[in-house]
Amino acid sequence: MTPTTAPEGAGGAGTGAAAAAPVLRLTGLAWTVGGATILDDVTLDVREGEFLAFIGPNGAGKTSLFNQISGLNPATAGRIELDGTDITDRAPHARARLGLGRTFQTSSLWPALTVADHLRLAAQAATGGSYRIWRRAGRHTEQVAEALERTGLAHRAATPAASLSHGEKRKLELAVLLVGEPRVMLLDEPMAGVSAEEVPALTDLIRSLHRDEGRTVLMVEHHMDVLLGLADRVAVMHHGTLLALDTPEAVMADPIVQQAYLGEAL
Ligand SMILES: Nc1ncnc2c1ncn2[C@@H]1O[C@H](COP(=O)(O)OP(=O)(O)OP(=O)(O)O)[C@@H](O)[C@H]1O
Repeated sequence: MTPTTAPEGAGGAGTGAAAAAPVLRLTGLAWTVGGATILDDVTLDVREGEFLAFIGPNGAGKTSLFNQISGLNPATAGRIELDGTDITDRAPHARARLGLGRTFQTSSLWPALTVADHLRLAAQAATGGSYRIWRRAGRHTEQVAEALERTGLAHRAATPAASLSHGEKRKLELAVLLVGEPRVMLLDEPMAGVSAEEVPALTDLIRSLHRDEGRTVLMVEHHMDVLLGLADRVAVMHHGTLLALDTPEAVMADPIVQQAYLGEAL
């Protein structure tokens, strides 16, 4: 398998975007910390409108890669380009302004604040203000209403985050992200902690952000059954390297990938 080669027959928005220049390009990306190599020579192109999933055993480097792309950790070597612009040394907020948005594996919500409060503050931050300028946050009613509508959370607008179900919390994190209208969304295990009953609705929401709104999505997800029918391509991380990059079906059939997962269900 050749990591940067477009697969034949990749579905969804990725097919139409096959000839387009990459929206995100990683070249020789590496991260070494305390003498340990966490990421090693990761090279990868992401096409505009593509849905690219990341899988890999625990500790493979998936979150570390997202931290590099979003700027939380500096790269030890290599280059990150967004729309052809070198963003390797840009701060996280500068990358966010350029259209890179991310969610985290663990919840990033304030328990006592309501759903609508979160969205008002996100709207305030997205327009260049600070989370501290609380009084001005009342101005963003339209953005808040739109984010509530898109994520199906309108009926929960006045509910404190602490009272939401896990699935609703994940939806709120997506709503917060959407307020900033990111072109490229990095979703780190959005299904983590979500009950089996809530997974289909959350999957549908993520699918619509990709297919209906045309957003480029990079998503870490352990379960292949969630990714089938969602991802155009799957990147397999192993020991900080990119082991394979292909359609979900081809990745599942790849003996090298199966070997990496020996003992674990793909
Ligand atoms: N700040 C850090 N300092 C030192 N080691 C780190 C740091 N952050 C991550 N690591 C190590 O890097 C490796 C990769 O971790 P990472 O969280 O990126 O893996 P992952 O593929 O996302 O795992 P999981 O599926 O369990 O979330 C792990 O061995 C982890 O302990």
